Order: sequence, then C-alpha cells, then structure tokens
Amino acid sequence: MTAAAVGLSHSPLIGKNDPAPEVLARVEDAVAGAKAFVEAFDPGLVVLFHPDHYNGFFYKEMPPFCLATAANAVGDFESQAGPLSVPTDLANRVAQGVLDRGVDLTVSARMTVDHGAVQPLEVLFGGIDRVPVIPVYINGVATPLGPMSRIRALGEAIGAACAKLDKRVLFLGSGGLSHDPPVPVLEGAPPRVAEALIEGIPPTPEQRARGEQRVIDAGKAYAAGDTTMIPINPTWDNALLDILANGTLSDVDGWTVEQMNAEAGHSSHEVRTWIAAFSALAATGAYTMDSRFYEAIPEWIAGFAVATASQAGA
Ligand SMILES: O=C(O)/C=C/c1cccc(O)c1O
Ligand SMILES: [Fe+2]
Repeated sequence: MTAAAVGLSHSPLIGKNDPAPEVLARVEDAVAGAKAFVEAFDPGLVVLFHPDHYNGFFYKEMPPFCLATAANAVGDFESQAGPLSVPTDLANRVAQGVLDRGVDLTVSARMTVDHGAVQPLEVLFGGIDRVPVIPVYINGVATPLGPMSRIRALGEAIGAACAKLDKRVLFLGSGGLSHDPPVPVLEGAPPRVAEALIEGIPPTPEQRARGEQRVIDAGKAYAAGDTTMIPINPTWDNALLDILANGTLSDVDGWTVEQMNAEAGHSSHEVRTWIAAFSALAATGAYTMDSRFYEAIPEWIAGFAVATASQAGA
C-alpha cells in the first residue's frame, strides 16, 4: 500500500465573497500545487475526513465520527449535489478494520454530506464522482466534543486498516483552520431552531437562501473588521501546521475544547479532519510534508491552509 495526505481548508464563501486578487492568486497557486501532487500520486482510493454543518448530522443522533458506506451530497452553497462514488465493500472492510483496532466507529449506509466534503472533491478532482472515496465524518461543531486523542486514534486505526489494502490511498482532511462562522448552537436556541438542529428538518429553499446569505454577510462584516466573531489566529494556525510538519501529532492531545474555542473560534474543531488525515498517514510509516501554504482570509471566514505530505522516501 502506498499513502499520501492532503489538508485543504474549505469555505462556502469562495467565489461569493472573495479577497483581493493577489490573495486569490496565491491561493490558486497553492491549490494548483496540491492538484498536481494528487494527480502525480494518482490515488486508487481517497479517504475523506470532513465535517458537517447541520446538513447531514443532527442531535437526534450525533456521533463523534462516522464512516459512510454510501453517501449523497446535499448541494448547499451551490456545491455539487448527488451521489459520491463510495466503494461499499471496501468501506465496510475499512470500518471492520477500525472496529477490530478498538475504535468505536459508527457507520452510515446513507450519509448526507455538504460543502465540507464536496468542496475538496470539486477542487482536487473536478467533481464528487471522479474517484472512489470513503467519506469519514468528524464532528467539528456540535457540542459536546470529545478529546483530540480519540481523533488521533481514529486516524491511526483508519491508516492501519487501509495499510492492509493493495491500494494507493490518499488521506484528505477538509476544514479549518481557526475560524468562527455563525453556525447555530443548540444550547439557548429558539424552539424552531432547536427542533431543526435535533430533527434535521430540511430547510425550504427560502430558509436555505436566508441562512446562506447570513454567512455571506458575516464574511463581509469579518473582512470589514466589524464583527463579534473570534478573529482568525495565524499564530495558532501555524503552530498546528508545525505539529503536522514535524509529525509530533500527540502534541494536540492536551488541547481542550474550551481553549480551542477561545483561541481559534468555535469552528476550529474542523482541524480534527487534518489531525485524522495526518494520523492515518503516520500509521503507515514516517512521512514528510512536501508543501505548506497558509493565509488568513477573513472574507472567507478562514485561516486558509493547503498542505501535502507523502511517505518518507517515496
Ligand atoms: O454555515 C455553514 O454552513 C458554514 C460556514 C463556513 C464558513 C466559513 C468557513 C467554513 O469552514 C464554513 O463551514
Ligand atoms: Fe466548515
């Protein structure tokens, strides 16, 4: 088995509230580099660690993480809708391998995914159905959130399970880094919002459009410096990228949810997808980070990063 990893921030505001052209050009360069890396690696299987933004997972059952044996994209923020190419038999084998290694994984035979899963597939592969992909949801917004050590354990178990496959496997993490978009919170929510967060009542097109406009407006306010959101934290973001580059992944075990909220915003937990992806790669052997890009982009409400890594000596 051969493995590689890519971490890629996502934002539903890309193309809807863009930063200055020179910032955009730097991002496009970094993304083009990641695309070239992926093309050269030529994965036979992608394991996609992604969060959800109350489009697929709701409080009636909210697992800390869940592996899909089939998945459908909802099409929020004009992202692509429809089925992903999930190889069900392989997904079941990986799920069994994770459970055999003592991590209490849940599975979904009909996972709904949103832009958090779709955007990296669109950006790196040109669509959601171009490559066999096993989506692995990791909760990054819905409290209570578990310890970072369990995310490492999940990533390691998935890496070890995939090492048994005769495949070229790309571990892809989608999200983060520091950011604090206006994602709804169950605690203290008005009854109608609470019901939607618990039951997952699909929004009407008008409700969805209003919710999306609220995020776009927040991006404009964030960029104008007129906001109550926790600022993007480049120091925190670069410290995380250093940990990933150095392979000292257990350094995150001491991070607490409260500290992450305060220092990097309430959606900084999306970095759990990066931790899982790099832990999976680390479980297959030593690795090197081949490329690393970072820029704070308030217009996108994102500490925006792109990184690629491959097995040492590959
Ligand atoms: O409201 C949502 O569904 C998500 C918003 C958002 C904004 C900026 C960066 C992200 O990672 C997001 O998910
Ligand atoms: Fe997100």
